[in-house]
This record gives sequence, C-alpha cells and structure tokens, in this order.
Amino acid sequence: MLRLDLSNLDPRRVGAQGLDFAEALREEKERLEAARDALWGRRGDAAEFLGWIDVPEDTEAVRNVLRYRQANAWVEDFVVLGIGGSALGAQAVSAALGKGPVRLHFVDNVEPEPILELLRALDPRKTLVNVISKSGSTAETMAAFLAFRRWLEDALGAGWKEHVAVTTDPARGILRPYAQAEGLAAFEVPPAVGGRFSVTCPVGTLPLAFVGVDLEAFLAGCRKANETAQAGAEANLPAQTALVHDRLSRKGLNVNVFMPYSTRLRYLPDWFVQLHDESLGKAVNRAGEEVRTGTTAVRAIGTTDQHAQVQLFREGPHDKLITLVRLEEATEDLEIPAVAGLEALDYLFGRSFFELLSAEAKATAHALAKAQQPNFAFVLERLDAYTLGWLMQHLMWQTAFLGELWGIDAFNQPGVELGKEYTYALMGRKGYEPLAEELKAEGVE
Ligand SMILES: O=P(O)(O)OC[C@H]1O[C@](O)(CO)[C@@H](O)[C@@H]1O
Repeated sequence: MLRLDLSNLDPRRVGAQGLDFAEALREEKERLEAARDALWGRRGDAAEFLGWIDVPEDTEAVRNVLRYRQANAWVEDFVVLGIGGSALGAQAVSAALGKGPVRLHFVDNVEPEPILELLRALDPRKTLVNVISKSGSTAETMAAFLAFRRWLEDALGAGWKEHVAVTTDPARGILRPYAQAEGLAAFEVPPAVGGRFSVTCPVGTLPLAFVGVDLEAFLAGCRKANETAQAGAEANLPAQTALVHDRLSRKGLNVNVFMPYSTRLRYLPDWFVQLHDESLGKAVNRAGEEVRTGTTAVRAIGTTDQHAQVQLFREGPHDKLITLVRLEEATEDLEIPAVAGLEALDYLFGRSFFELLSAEAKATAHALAKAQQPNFAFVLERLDAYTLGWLMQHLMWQTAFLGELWGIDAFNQPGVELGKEYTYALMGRKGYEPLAEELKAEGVE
C-alpha cells in the first residue's frame, strides 16, 4: 500500500510557497486527464518509448529470467557492467530487498583502481558477468566488458562463455550479434523502453533474480501504479504528484530534494535523479521551441542528512520542494536498551529504533513546514517488493506526466550526446579525426 501525505503543502502551514491541493486539482483536472489520455493513447507506438507501461505485464520475460537463475545455481558473485539506467534500478532495489547469498557488484565507472580491486577479489569460476547496454555503444560499459571478458578467458579458457550474460536491444547495436556469434546467454531490453525506465525488464530483473527479490510481487506493485495512472484526476496518484511538481516549479521551487527515511532505500534517490533530470531537463519542446524545462533533483537520506543538508533546506533559499519517503512499519525492529548511569537518555529507554526513525521523519517534515518549506511524503505501508515496485512505477509515471504537462519529450537525452562524441574524438576513434582537430584548436586534447 502506498499513499500520499500532502498536508505540508497546505498554505495554512507553509504560506504562499504552498499549494491548495484540492483547488489545484479542480483547476487542472482537464489538463491532467488530457495528459493521461495522451500517454495511454501513444503507448502502442514504439517510437514514443512508452513500452515501460506494459513491461510489468510480461510474465514470460520474468519466467525466462527465473529459469536462467535456477540453471545457474553455481553463481556466488554477480557483476553488473552497466551505467545510468542500465545499473541504477537494480542497484536501488537490490540494496532495499536483496537477500543474497549471491553478492551483487556494479561497475558503473571507468576509474581503474576500483575495477582492479574487484577483479582481484573475485573468483572467476564463481562469477557471472552481466553486460547491460541497450545501445551496446556506451564507452564505459564496453571498456569494462572488454576487461572482464579477457579476465574470464584468461582464467577459464573457452569456458568464459558460460560466465557472461548479455542484456541489450533485440536488434540494434553490436552486442546482440556478438552474443549470437559467441553463443552467449542473452536477454532483451525492449526497443520501446529507455534505460531509465528499464528496471522492470531484464536490465533490472536479471540481477534482482540472483539476489532473491520477489519479482512477481515487484511487478504486481508496478501494475498497481499503472492502475492508479488510469484513474480520473481525483484518484490518479501520479498525475497528482506531477501536479504538485508542476505548480510549485511555477512558483520558483526548482530544486527537488528526494529524501527517503531509510538506509535500505539509499540508492533510490540516485535512480530518481537520473529518471527526473535526464527526462525533464530539456532545451526544446515537442514543437522545437526553446523552453529550457527541468527542476534539479537532489539526493538526501533521512535521518542521516538531517545532519548535513536540513540546515540549508530550512534556512537557505526558498527554491525547494522536498519529497520524503516514510515507512509505516518496520520489517524488523530493535529495542533501545536502558543503561544505568545514562538516565539523561531515558526518553530512548525501551523505545524502538523504528519509533525513533518515524519520530524523526515526522519532526523534520514539520520543522521544514514551520520554515515555510513545502514538503510532501510517499507513505509506504512497509518496505517490500510490491510497495517498492508501486513507488518506482509511480515515479516513472510522474515523470511521464510532467513531460506531457511541459510539452517536452521526456524519453530522449540529446544533451548527453556531445560529451560522448568529444570522448570518442579524444580517444582517437576512427571517423572522429575532424572533431579531434576542432577540440585541439579549442585547447582540449
Ligand atoms: O544502456 P546504454 O545504452 O549503455 O546507456 C546507458 C545510459 O546512457 C544514457 O544513454 C545517457 O547517459 C542513459 O540514458 C542510459 O541509461
């Protein structure tokens, strides 16, 4: 179960920075429902990249992943080679719900020392390497693949092939034909699913299967979010949180803090940052006019960052909307013991850690509101696969709704291409010689 607590948006609590939500919903009902209809209406068109809506319905893809997991019971270490959307979803969910005993590792950078450290620590005989790249052309991921493939072949000879699984587009890019030629296990990123929307396809489900995440429940939660995204505005939770973002960004609240009160959810903000920023930071709208949309998502974890960022959130510029994620129940709790001689701490004696966590979440939300800092919360009944699936698919919907409200394409990322081209030029890739010359003339070599 997931619900919204919007009480700290109320202008009676947070003043002019806030939002009379009921009134806004009445005013924007038509616009929100038009956005909903447009999104659902376009979902059959692969060019629209709305395939993530239907992926949670694809139970055959999950069965395929689970069969592969069962057939590879020898795996003790599972290495994901992927970056951005090809890593962040599995990283967020595995940190929250992974049970082991398989250890999951993520190589999402090209700094040599951590890669060497991992290679030295792993036993190739017990390691499965999953190279994940929709395009098959991402330099970081492909460099890592070249290194891990060589490492496996050096140790295992022709047996390296049993230790590699490829997750990529069914037709495009170089990885698919390579996997076919070498006879490697291969999984699909559906063409109509972009990286940051791919956690429900094998990009996410394959690593998650190896750490025992209940995939059926996770996808059932995603389907629940789909159900809410079909409702009229009064019950359409993603349209509602998109409305909050839309309205408050128009008041100049252009920083979106995403702050779960949970260490288990520590990577969820990283996943959200990519989803939100890469989708919504756009120079032009669908009509090609310059619009420069976007709000800046910022990571924070409660309670940890109460002691790092909350000072700024309360007393810094009034440019923020804060999204909290609160849990209603602990999965397991721990009592805080009484200790003689430390009676100054007796308010803690006999209380539980979860009680303290909950009190801190509510106290901080209220203290923020007292400083006229609008905030709202996703309240999760508990942290389980169903509820996390619901929340993540909700956030994908929220992003899609915002793209629609702002008239932009939330599913492309033209702004990251130029940096990639420059990298190719600096690395001496064939065909990039003129660009390398241009860079040299500009003082970059
Ligand atoms: O799966 P790929 O094609 O390697 O892409 C990885 C990431 O790179 C980007 O294309 C751009 O940074 C992201 O959108 C994507 O998630």
